[in-house]
Amino acid sequence: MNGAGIAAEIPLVRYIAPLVPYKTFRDMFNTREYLMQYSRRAVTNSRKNSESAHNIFSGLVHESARDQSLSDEEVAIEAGNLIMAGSDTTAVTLTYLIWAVMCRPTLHAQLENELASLSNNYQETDLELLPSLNATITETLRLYGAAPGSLPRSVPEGGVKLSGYYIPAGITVSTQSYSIHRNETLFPEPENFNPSRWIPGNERVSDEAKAALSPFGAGSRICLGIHLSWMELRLATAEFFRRCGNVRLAPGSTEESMWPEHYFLIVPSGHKCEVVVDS
Ligand code: HEM
Repeated sequence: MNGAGIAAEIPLVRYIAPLVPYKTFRDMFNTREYLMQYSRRAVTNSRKNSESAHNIFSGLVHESARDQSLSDEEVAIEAGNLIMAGSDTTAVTLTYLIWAVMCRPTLHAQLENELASLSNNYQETDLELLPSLNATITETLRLYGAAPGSLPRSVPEGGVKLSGYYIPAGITVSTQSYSIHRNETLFPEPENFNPSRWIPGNERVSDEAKAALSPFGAGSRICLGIHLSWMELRLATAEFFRRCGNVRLAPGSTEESMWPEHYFLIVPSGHKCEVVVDS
């Protein structure tokens, strides 16, 4: 686990780290500042290219310059949120999906066959109807959702009773999908990547398990990008397996290289999933 991963699980560390007289240790817990440097650069670049780029971010930069509603630092913070929340999350999930499918030839063939049945001008609504595609994405989100760590919440005024325990107002409570998604009462053989458990009509996933599945968090602060992200995951998966029939996993892409490291977002320990294109 990297510093950001530890600090996400034990927030107190963030306050203690700056007091420790070792630079390497302090740097480990200073990832926010590192991201902010990157974000400030993104804001500067976006200002330079404001005429040519049309995306959410350039819109934000443009609007904030027009009505001065956000300071430069606030725009940079929003940029950091979008860089991390909006791109790395989907990229990591897709990386794991490709790996998980490609090391399972039967599933790989099943998915390719299903996707080959689409017409060339298919729409998002066609993808929503494909059982294997949607089941494979759901199973990837269960085991390799990009943000499986702690998601803290503050107990509101008046406190709350949870599972018979009273928790006073102001206390931070937290849960995380990593362990919920591996609860074997909810998901039999939890470590087994098995998309068929999500195929409609399959009795192996109870309503309770469906409700517990929370790769995008839950409640009022649930991921804002959930629908966009599902569209991206469907489209990218469909295009990859429709176009790349001649691709196989490189020998270096193994269980070990894909082992998730936790930096609040997860990342394969080898930092990539390598594939080879057969000519
Ligand atoms: C597979 C892709 C993604 C995963 C697994 C994911 C996961 C999450 C999780 C776990 C949270 C915390 C929710 C909570 O505290 O209950 C979150 C929040 C958020 N996500 Fe995503 N996300 C993904 C894609 C995206 C995309 C594509 C965008 C935007 C373009 C996005 C924007 C956000 C934002 C803005 C928040 C903060 C919401 C708030 O605090 O009110 N996410 N996401």
